[in-house]
Amino acid sequence: MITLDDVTLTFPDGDARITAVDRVSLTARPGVVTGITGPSGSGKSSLLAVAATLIRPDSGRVLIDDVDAAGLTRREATALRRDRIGIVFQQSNLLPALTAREQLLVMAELGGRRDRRKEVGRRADELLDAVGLAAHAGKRPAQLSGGQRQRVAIARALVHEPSVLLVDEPTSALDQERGAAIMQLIHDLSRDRGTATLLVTHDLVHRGALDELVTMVDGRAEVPEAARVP
Ligand SMILES: Nc1ncnc2c1ncn2[C@@H]1O[C@H](COP(=O)(O)OP(=O)(O)OP(=O)(O)O)[C@@H](O)[C@H]1O
Repeated sequence: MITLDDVTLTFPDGDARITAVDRVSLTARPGVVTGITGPSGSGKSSLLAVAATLIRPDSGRVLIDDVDAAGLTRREATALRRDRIGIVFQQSNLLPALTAREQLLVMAELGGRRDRRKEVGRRADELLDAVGLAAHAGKRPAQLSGGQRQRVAIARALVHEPSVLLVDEPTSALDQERGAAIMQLIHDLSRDRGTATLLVTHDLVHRGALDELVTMVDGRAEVPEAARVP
């Protein structure tokens, strides 16, 4: 579960500051996909970066499973991100030299948890199967289609069984049909694994795969009842 509580984020803009996120409060609950939409420049990516604890907001709180990210040291925040947050970017950002399965395994190495390597291997196989890539586990990114690469990126983001999944425009590099399949996959994985998912999308052609929809305009968010902070 992730809660953003009265979050404001500004950036320097000449002598002044621009408010990218303006007092936004929202909750994404386990198993639910919350879409964040709005025009270009409305603050969607900024909000996601704050949710990912990659940028510290000027004010407000980010709670990941009730842990207040603002109260953590940089090292603790890194550990929190690694253990509890999965991130999928617009481009799949896979490592060219590694096979699909290795992309997942390398996460275990990066986390320095060698003792759990066997378990991660088992989970990698299970996840590749869940995203429909069991037969492609040994392929490198260049041998995979755009949609398949995005599936690997989704599986990789879930390999540590995060409670929060953050997804930025996952369909931007895909045609509509493949985009729809990716959105449905994210929806089903979030529901089945109880992941609280925030998904940024600028177009609503895949609205059906979103459980809730937050609309941003000029940094402010219109939040439906179900996604409000209790
Ligand atoms: N690093 C930065 N430095 C200064 N201003 C920034 C920075 N990042 C974003 N902004 C500004 O903050 C506002 C929100 O930008 P943001 O990228 O979050 O919007 P967005 O809704 O994700 O847009 P898009 O759909 O085009 O990706 C914009 O006015 C943008 O120019």
